[in-house]
Amino acid sequence: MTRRRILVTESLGPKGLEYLRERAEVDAYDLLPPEQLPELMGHYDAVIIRSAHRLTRELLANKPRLKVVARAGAGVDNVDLEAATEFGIAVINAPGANAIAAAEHTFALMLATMRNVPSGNDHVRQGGWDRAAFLGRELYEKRLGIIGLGRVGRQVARIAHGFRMPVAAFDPFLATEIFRAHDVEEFTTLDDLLRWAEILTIHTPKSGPKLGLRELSLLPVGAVVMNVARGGLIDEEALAHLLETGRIHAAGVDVFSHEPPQRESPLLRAPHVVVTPHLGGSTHEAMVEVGLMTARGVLQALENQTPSNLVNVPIPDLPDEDLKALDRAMRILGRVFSRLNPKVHGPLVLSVGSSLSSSVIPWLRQAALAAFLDDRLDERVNTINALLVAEQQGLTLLVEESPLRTTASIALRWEGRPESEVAFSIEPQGQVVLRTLAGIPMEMPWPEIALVTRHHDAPGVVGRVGTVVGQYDVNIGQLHLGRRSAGDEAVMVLTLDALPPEELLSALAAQPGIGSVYRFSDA
Ligand SMILES: NC(=O)c1ccc[n+]([C@@H]2O[C@H](COP(=O)([O-])OP(=O)(O)OC[C@H]3O[C@@H](n4cnc5c(N)ncnc54)[C@H](O)[C@@H]3O)[C@@H](O)[C@H]2O)c1
Ligand SMILES: O=C(O)[C@H](O)COP(=O)(O)O
Repeated sequence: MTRRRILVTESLGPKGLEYLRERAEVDAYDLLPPEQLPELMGHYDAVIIRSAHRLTRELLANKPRLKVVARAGAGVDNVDLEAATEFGIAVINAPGANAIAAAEHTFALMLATMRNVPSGNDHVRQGGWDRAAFLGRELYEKRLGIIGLGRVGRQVARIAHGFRMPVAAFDPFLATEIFRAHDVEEFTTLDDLLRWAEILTIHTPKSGPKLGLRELSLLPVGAVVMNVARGGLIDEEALAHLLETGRIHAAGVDVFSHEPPQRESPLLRAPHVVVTPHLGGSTHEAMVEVGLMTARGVLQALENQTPSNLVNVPIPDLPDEDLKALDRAMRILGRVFSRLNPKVHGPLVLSVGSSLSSSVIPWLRQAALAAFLDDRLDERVNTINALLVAEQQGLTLLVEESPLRTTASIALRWEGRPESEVAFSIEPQGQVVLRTLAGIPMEMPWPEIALVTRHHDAPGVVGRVGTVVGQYDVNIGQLHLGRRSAGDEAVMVLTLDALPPEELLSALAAQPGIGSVYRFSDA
């Protein structure tokens, strides 16, 4: 197998790079000039970026080799997620891995503005000693308003409690328990939070609320504003204007609507602003965490596993081992069902046993469609683009949560055609067990290599199958039989020790009584 090739366009933590290099061929740059990216993208299985590059639809299109793109960091706003999903490209990020770094940087900026650190520093270096000119303000007991109580927002709240700051937040997507758990007062409207906060800090994705002149004017006179989230969340002109008038006392800004900001950016001219060049996530510690989380996720995705940091697929909240077993079961189910049912008959029904939690269903739906469609289409179909491809193919999948199936079982059938059903169960040790084949009850652990026949239940068939397989020097490990009724349609599943060649399948299909022959392999 050709070794996987991974492109790293911007500096990645050394441990992450090492992890990648042990497992793949890696070309890593401290900063790849963005204009070189279009030419390189198509030659790699995975591309890892940070904030200096944008992965647009144009860059992602027509890249048959490219399976995974990763944002080594939190915000994926520089990746066209819709396009990646459409092209079946997995998108990975490193959620939370730099949250402590970003929260601490928020306080670095907060303290720097409140205590005039940068201007005091410049003053002394220029020979000054005017202590009165740099009278500061304390964080102690100042009301801190957080917009977005996610991974970074919660770390900010934790640190703020140490400064004895009353903390409140606005985050309409979170349950009240989360606010309580972090000892943060919940505000249900943004305007109320703005009226309350003496220090305001925003920690939402780029899609979060935009703070313009109206919103910023709601803050108490002399408020302080922080943006360590994303440029554009706070209107730079409006903030600069309110700083000029003294309505807002100071601001700490790490992110800009254009990075780097243009020299004439109003914020760079406004008073009492401390700026940094997008340093929120840039600590040695965060680089290690982000690098490793990204590297692991990329390799898992390249190995067709489902990493928990996959952005464009709903990830079931299951332990890794359970997810792995379920993933294998879904691949086998979709493929076996597709082979035994080449013709489409109306909607597909995915029947899910009651011991599988409902939260897994969105993923099961995508995984079932992906395995079924990938088996029959030339294009790349995976859990990422399965829903889109199914829609294009006019294929509908209904999900039925079956109380009759008490185990962790999954089954596919055409609606109204029980004789088409294929079902598997996943046992506690992760074993995938065949339960139904073509509507016929079975019970056998599904092997890595399987040969399946649909045949007529008649004397001699099993013997003939054994003889033919033996003639091709392929060893049979196990043999399981099932039938609708005596003398009726029957199925046979052989566990083989080697992949049977095409000629073996043709030789079997030519035997009297044998209808169809299929081979399956995990590889
Ligand atoms: N400056 C840096 O270097 C740096 C480092 C890390 C993260 N970030 C950025 O910080 C931000 C927060 O990161 P995170 O890891 O905490 O993300 P997160 O997804 O864990 O948290 C974001 C929170 O914002 C909330 N939210 C979304 N839309 C909202 C809205 N309209 N109003 C209020 N709340 C809303 C979500 O419910 C969520 O709780 C992101 O933009 C991320 O890209 C920047
Ligand atoms: O989203 C993030 O993680 C931060 O913005 C960090 O960006 P960076 O990787 O370019 O430092």
